[in-house]
Amino acid sequence: MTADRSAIDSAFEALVTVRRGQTGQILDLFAVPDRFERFSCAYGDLLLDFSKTAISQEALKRLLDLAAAAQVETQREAMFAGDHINLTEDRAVLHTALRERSGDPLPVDGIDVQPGIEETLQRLSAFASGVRDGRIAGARGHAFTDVVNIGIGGSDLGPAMVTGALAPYHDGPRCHFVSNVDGAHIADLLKRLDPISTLFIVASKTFTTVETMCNAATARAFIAGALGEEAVGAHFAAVSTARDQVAAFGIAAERTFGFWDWVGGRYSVWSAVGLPVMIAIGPDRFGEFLAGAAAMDAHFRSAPLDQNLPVLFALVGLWHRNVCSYPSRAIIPYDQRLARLPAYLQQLDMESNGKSVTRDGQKTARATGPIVWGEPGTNAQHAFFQLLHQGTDIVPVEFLVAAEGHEPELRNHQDLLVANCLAQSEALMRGRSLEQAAAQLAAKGLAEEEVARLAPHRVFPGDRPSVTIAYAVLDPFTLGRIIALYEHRVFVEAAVWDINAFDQWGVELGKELATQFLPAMTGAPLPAGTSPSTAGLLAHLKGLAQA
Ligand SMILES: O=P(O)(O)OC[C@H]1O[C@H](O)[C@H](O)[C@@H](O)[C@@H]1O
Repeated sequence: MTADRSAIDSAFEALVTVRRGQTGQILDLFAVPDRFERFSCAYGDLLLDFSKTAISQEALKRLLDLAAAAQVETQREAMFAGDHINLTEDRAVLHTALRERSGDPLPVDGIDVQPGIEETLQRLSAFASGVRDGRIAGARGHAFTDVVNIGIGGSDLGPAMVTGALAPYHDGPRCHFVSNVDGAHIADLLKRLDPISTLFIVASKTFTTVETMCNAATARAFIAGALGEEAVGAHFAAVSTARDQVAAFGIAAERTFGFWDWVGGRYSVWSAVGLPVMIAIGPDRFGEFLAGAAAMDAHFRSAPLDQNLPVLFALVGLWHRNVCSYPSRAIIPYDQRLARLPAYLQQLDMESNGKSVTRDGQKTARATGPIVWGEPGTNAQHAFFQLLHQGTDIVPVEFLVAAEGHEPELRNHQDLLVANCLAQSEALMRGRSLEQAAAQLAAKGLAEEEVARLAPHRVFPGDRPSVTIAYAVLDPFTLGRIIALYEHRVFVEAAVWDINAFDQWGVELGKELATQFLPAMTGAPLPAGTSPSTAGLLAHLKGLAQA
């Protein structure tokens, strides 16, 4: 696929012209009485409100022209059809197939992938059910009370985030996640676990990732040391595309759950990588999670661009990144159980779209993926919202909020949560002028000079954009829809930027150097050409370690 660069450039130029011509503030755009209705889009109960941005009617029209110029629909169909759109790895990109349960054949390179997906799902369901009801037990016959997922990146963040998000649906064993190669991570967990009733799932697409292999070896020693070498098989399962490597580690084929090279790590929670989620909430609920994503896929594929949630969400992102030149976006879920969503989206978004060359290897014409960061509200309000409201950089915020919590007896908490979420987007947009600040202080009876001294500190510039994603309740179906919404948003942005969202060469150099540096930890010289800074740091650390 070759994008029509000049059409894209013209569409961006038109957008920049619109932006330059804007004189008023976001608030002024609400002079159009039905702005909220026109600048929000619903899919069932899931609403995307982008009316609190500076996108005017004219800007929206130009943004939709941009999507057309980038041939987003053609690119979208190429993905769903199984074309090798991951050009640098020569792979199809078909995580959507994992949640497509119609049973229709889906050929990839001439082979229907649906039977394999179905078979794996059946095996996963049988295994998860067996672990949940105790039919699959430890070497000494004890049911598993604790499941530890050992993985990193896409083999950790998806299941960890989803398991946390769906805590109200947990009726299986406790699930834990170990990712960091820092021994503190696994050590702190193992202290709390009884090997006799602990199952480890080693999740690694490649089964070569150093962190995961190191943690898996430590876990293996934990089981073998406590229960004997012969117990290891009963306490381990694996999720990987590399069956040979799994076998070499000593995990039996019937405990190994595969997936395919057309599932990227950060898009893999729908595959066998979701096994801990399935063990926690059960196969039926996991099916609802897949169904939610499938529903968003169907919407993305069929809705016209101007009523298409992922497309509109992406266009808002492009407006902020390329037209307004904002360097980052903050994800603020007013939903404590989505505490790991910002970290999950950091990988999804930044590993996908943190690129500087186009698909044909040319330098990109404009800025690509922004920095993604965030924390749950209301905690974030008491930490960094100061900068969001009064700092010198503008950060578009993405609020997520549910109408209902899972604790009806704590309705007062939910009311406070929702009121705070709405208040923050309103305050960011509305701001407070010097006159308003002064009037407020004067009303408190402060002397004139005190008012003049303090008022500038209480000014909020306002006119700061945000979008809000609102939904009924964070259930498995809705979580599936939300993640798929973000996945397709990343896809559309990449389509416009003409970059490959599905490779991640940027993680390689650091890994290579770590491999080269490792021998120096035990006395070998550092490789020639290592900088004096790194050599000095190593000498300092080794000096301290010996002290
Ligand atoms: O699943 P694995 O093969 O162990 O990979 C784990 C992670 O590490 C890599 O470095 C990539 O950056 C990630 O995209 C991947 O999810």
